[in-house]
Amino acid sequence: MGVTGLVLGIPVFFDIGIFVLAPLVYVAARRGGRSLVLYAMPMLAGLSMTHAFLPPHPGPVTAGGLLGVGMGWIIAMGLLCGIPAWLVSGVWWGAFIGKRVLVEVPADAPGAPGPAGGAAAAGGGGGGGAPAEQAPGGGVATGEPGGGAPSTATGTVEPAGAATGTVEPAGAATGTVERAGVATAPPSVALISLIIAVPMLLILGATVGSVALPEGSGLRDVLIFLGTPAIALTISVLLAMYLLGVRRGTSMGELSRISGESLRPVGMILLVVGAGAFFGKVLQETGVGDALAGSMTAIGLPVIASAYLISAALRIAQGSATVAIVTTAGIIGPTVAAESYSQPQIALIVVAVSAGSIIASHVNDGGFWIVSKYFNMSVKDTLKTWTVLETILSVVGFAAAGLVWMFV
Ligand SMILES: O=C(O)[C@H](O)[C@@H](O)[C@H](O)[C@H](O)CO
Repeated sequence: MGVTGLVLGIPVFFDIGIFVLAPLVYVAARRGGRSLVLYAMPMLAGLSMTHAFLPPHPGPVTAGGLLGVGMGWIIAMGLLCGIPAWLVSGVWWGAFIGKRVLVEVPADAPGAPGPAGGAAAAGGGGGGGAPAEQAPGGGVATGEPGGGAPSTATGTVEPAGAATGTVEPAGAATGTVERAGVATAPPSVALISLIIAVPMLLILGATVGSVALPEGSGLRDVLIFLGTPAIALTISVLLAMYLLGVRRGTSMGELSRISGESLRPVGMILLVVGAGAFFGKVLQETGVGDALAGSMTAIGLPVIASAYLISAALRIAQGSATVAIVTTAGIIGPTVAAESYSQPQIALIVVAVSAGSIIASHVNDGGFWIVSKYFNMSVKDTLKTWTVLETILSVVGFAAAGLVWMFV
C-alpha cells in the first residue's frame, strides 16, 4: 500500500489520492483481517510525502520558482530526504500503531457485502462521473471539516472505479472496464507507470541537461524547454489523453467531458496556491517576513532551520500544507536571494520548507478530516495515528535535509 501511495501520489493532489486509493485499502484490510490503520498509514505517508516534497505538486513547484531552483534538484533532494521519512513514518510507524489502534473497515464501505455495497453497485457505473460528485478538493482548500470526505453510509463517495459493489476496483473482478457501454481491457501497469513517470523524467532531464551540457548547446535548450513544469505536464496530459483515451476508442466528446470535469478540483488547488502566494507577499511587503527571517538569523539559526520553523508554524496555524509552503517561500525568498547558495542547497531549503508544512496535521487541516472519515477513525484515534505520522514524516524529512546539507 505504501508503494502504491508513493507512485500514485506523484501525479495527484493528496486529498484526491485518498479518494482514489481508499477502496484498495478497504480491500486489503478486509482480506488481511487486520486493523484498517495498518494498511492506511503507509499509503497516507506515501501520498503526503509526494504531495509536500515532489514536483509536479503545486507547493514544491511554486517554492522552487520563488526561490529560483531547478525542479530536477527538488526532485533529487526531495526523493533523497523524502524516502527515508516515508520509511520511518509510513512503514515503521504504520506497523507500530496499526497493531495498537484497531479500526474496522466500515460495514458500508465500497465493496462491502450487503445492501450498501449493492446500492453502490447500482449507482456506480464505473465511469468517470463519481469524482465530480464528491467534489474532491472541495474540503481540501477550505479546510472545512469533513468537506469532501465520505459519508460512507451513503454509498456515494467512491471514486471512479470503486463503486462496483465488488471488493475489487472497477473491472478488477472481471478484468474489464465498462466505458460508455463498451467493455475494454484495463490499461497495463507498465503503461500507467510510464505516464506517471513522464513529467518527472522530463523535469529531471532538464536539470541533467543544464548541468551536463555546455551553455548554447541546442540539446540543452530543448531539454530545458521540455522540462519546464508547465510543458512537461502538458506533454503528459496529451500523452495520457492519447494512450488512455483516443487509442482505446474514447470519443473526442467524452475526452472533452473528462477534461472539463478535471478542472473542478484544479480550480480549488489554484485558489490554495494563490492564497498562499498572496499571504506570503503581504507578509513580505509589510516587513513581517523580513522581521521574522531576520530575527531567526539574529539568534543564529541557519536559513534551513528558519525555513523549517516558519513553515511548521504556518502549517500549525492555518492547516494547509500548500499554503504553508508557498507562504514560507515568499517570506524567506529575499534572505535566500541575498546569499549565494548552490542549487542543491536551495533545493534542500525547499525540502525543509516542505517538511515543515506537513507537521502535526490537526483539526484545521482538511486532510485531517478526510483521513478521519475515510478510515473510520475518531478524532482521538486520528490524532494518535495520522497526526503523529505527519509529525514523524516532517521531522525525519527535515533531519535528512540537514544531514545532506553538510555534504553539498
Ligand atoms: O492544502 C494542502 O496542501 C492539503 O490539503 C494538505 O494540507 C493535506 O491535507 C495534508 O495535510 C498533506 O499532508
